[in-house]
Amino acid sequence: QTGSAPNHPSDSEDDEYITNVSIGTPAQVLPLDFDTGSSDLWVFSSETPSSSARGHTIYTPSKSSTSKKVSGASWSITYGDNSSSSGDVYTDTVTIGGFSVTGQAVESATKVSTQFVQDTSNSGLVGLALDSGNTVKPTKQKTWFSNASSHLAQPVFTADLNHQADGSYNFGFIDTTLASGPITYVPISTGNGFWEFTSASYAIGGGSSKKHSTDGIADTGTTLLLLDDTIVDAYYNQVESAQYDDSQEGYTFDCSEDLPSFSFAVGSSTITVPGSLINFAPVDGNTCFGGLQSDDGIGISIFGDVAIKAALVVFDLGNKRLGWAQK
Ligand SMILES: CC(C)C[C@H](NC(=O)C[C@H](O)[C@H](CC1CCCCC1)NC(=O)CC[C@H](O)[C@H](Cc1ccccc1)NC(=O)OC(C)(C)C)C(=O)O
Repeated sequence: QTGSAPNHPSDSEDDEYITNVSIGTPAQVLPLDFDTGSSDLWVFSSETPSSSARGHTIYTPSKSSTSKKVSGASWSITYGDNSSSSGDVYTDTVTIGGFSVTGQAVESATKVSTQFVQDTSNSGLVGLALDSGNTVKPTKQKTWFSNASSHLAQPVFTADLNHQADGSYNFGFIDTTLASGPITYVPISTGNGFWEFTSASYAIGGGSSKKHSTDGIADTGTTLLLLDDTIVDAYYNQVESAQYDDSQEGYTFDCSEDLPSFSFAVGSSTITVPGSLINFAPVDGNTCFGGLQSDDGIGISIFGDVAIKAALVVFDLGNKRLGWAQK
């Protein structure tokens, strides 16, 4: 069995990628942000204060004949950008791309932070990181993919994200026609609960490859490519008008610049992010914000959407490995 669901950018900047998900019986369809950087499936619901839920599609468990409350269960999550949400837990049937999981933990938000209230492009998240990151207490819940994997043709899913265009999340199969190059696999380390791997080198534009070990995660829920300062500084040294803009908290440059590409090693191959994807978005007038920024020394780097857009990424739970293929 397999599943295939389209995704689309949430806005003109590709800030997030949204996929419609069916929850309950009869189906309640919510636009959700698939996040390989966290492990909770949570939604705006009939339990979210109506002032906070305005503009969002909500899940109403009482209208679903297959919903069940998980008594005594609660959840609370804070993300890297300091947004947060919390609430209680139901189980219900959750269908993604035609594949249904029964008894999926659906975390209902009784509180959401301002950022979620204002971001009406999504009505919640589908966490697709490893089960260990789930925040439900007293009993951790499994992700949708974890529950699905034993019934899928293969215990894998792929992310195909595109700049200002539709893409797909495929479950149980790998559509290699989505890629232009071969898939190179690297092992993941599972200790932190992420799809975490090591990249041994990088190159800027047509430059020589520089040895630099990057410990990073493949994260569809992070917009940008966030790497060590040494790499980021070296990149923007090649961009004539680039400067670090304190107010924007990142490197900006003249929008008309022809940015160099950025390549990172995946095993013995490399993935090249075209300069056009690093010219991320205008901030004002003729100044643009970079899609490659610092990981702020948080101890881990993040291969977010700017990197994933350049590739077909295979999340292979069965073999505990990550596959990258140039697109
Ligand atoms: C709780 C843990 C188990 C897991 C947890 N994981 C993460 O924080 C990473 C995870 O991928 C989270 C998931 C995101 C949380 C906020 C909503 C959207 C999803 N990523 C994050 O926390 C990283 C935040 C994103 O990068 C934001 C997303 C965004 C975009 C537009 C508007 C609002 C928010 N982009 C964003 O800020 O883009 C700019 C810089 C261009 C404005 C952690 O590491 O703490």
